[in-house]
Amino acid sequence: MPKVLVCDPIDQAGIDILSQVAQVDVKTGLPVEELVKVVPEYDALMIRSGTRVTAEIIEAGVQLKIIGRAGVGVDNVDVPAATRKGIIVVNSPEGNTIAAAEHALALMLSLSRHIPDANQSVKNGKWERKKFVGTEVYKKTLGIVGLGKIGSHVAAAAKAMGMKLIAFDPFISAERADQLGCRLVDMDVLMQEADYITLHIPKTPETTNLINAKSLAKMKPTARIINCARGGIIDEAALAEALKNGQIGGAALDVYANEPLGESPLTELGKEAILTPHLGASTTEAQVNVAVDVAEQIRDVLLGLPARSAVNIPGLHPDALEQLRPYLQLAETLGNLVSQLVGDRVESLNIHLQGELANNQSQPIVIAALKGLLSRALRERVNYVNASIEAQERGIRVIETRDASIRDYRGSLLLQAKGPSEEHDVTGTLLGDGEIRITTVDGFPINVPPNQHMLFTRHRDMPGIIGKIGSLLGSFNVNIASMQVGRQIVRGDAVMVLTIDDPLPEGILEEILKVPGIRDANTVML
Ligand SMILES: NC(=O)C1=CN([C@@H]2O[C@H](COP(=O)(O)OP(=O)(O)OC[C@H]3O[C@@H](n4cnc5c(N)ncnc54)[C@H](O)[C@@H]3O)[C@@H](O)[C@H]2O)C=CC1
Ligand SMILES: O=C(O)CCC(=O)C(=O)O
Repeated sequence: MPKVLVCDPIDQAGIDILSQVAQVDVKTGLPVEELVKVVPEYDALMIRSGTRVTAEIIEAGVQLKIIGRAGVGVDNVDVPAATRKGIIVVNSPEGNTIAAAEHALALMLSLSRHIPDANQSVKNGKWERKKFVGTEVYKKTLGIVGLGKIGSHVAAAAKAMGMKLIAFDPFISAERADQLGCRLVDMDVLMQEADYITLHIPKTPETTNLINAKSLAKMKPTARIINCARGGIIDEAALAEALKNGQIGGAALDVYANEPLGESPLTELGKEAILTPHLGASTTEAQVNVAVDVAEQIRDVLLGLPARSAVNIPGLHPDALEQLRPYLQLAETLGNLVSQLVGDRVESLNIHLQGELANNQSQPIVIAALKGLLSRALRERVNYVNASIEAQERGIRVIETRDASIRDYRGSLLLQAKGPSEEHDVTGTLLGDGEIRITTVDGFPINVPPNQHMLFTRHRDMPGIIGKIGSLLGSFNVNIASMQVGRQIVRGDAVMVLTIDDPLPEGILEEILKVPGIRDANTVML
């Protein structure tokens, strides 16, 4: 039974799902050195933001197949290290959207009405109504940085509260912003015009310290900033300074460059700063959502099924994936087949998507073909996560073309592989019931289902040759399941494809090559 290690507190609903297929150990708060020690025995890790999955942990995870992040941000996982090792990283892109958006709104209103300090004051026995006079958000300008899932929800709610909306997001169209009632502006304008600024962007090299002393200086002295996205997007020292000097009106933070926050100039500030301990996703609903979402994906991957929200393999809508899955199997089979025909190292692979397949997203098909191509060399080490990197590192040139006008079949895939001394091509398609058919080999038409053991020959089309091969196989006690010849002209060049019940015994290939008229022979195992 596979083993899953849950490293952070996860809702029981997730653990129940994992327990259907795996032994689940919950060990929260393990230091890195402990994790490195225990990780070798686990097939999957499930984490929240509390655990940092470093390259060292990934290297030690010799059995790891999947790392599940019960949340959105995967910045606490060394994704490139996982990708390199073929480990799938999944997250829950939407499970906590509402929770994070509502927390940002709660922080905005708390800042406006000094709720945390007013609450503390009453609990201290005071009645300080004058001290806590607030401001309204109605008709104020909210500047949203990042109009993705959370930013959009914040926009809708803020609009309902009568706020004017401006946004900075270079990857969002003006039409989308318009739909949300937002005016797209550049970052400088947003910093200058907004009364409230809320951040909803990922932490990337580009967004690290996006809000710094220089940009804070552009804000109105009354303006307030909220960060419910990621620590490190705001330069905390510069922010503390701006708040201390009254250069800006206030700040509310849920996330920090280092978590837990510990000693920081931010903790010394008064009511102008509100700090929460990374609570954006901490609602009962969101915790069930993310735990179920990620646990289901871990369960599926452990059962050999694809994950719907893998961050390091091409993202496909589950419906699209369902539709494409038989073609992925086709691509993988053809990749494996053509690499065995080339025999040697493959230097280049041309992938032609034909017919209706040409209208599909090609990236998963290309990856599946590469996975098949490399499986001869890398066996189970190659998967959908690392196939592209492995191909790149081996210097395989990948060319992708598409032609929707080829209508021999509804959709077909042609792979042409070139090695230092040989080049071969194969075409395949799917029948109505989803069964794979190999329809050409080296340009010769055939119609053969792939089989575990196959023999391919190139020969001169002449009387007696098929009989000779049949007898030869019989003399080696090899049972032929099917035999087909593909030719373009009578008595010209031809291919023969045999499916056989057992692997070919040693020495038989040499005998086949001695048969007059046989030019080449390859065994293939699929
Ligand atoms: N505090 C918490 O507990 C939580 C925090 N988060 C964080 O919130 C952030 C946003 O999450 P989602 O809205 O789900 O992500 P999303 O991917 O739906 O949206 C992010 C948006 O940021 C934009 N963006 C990327 N780079 C940008 C840049 N340099 N400048 C401006 N815009 C840029 C993208 O175009 C996208 O529209 C993430 O960092 C996530 O980790 C998410 C959930 C809970
Ligand atoms: O796991 C958590 O509570 C944090 C959630 C979060 O930051 C995220 O989903 O990106």
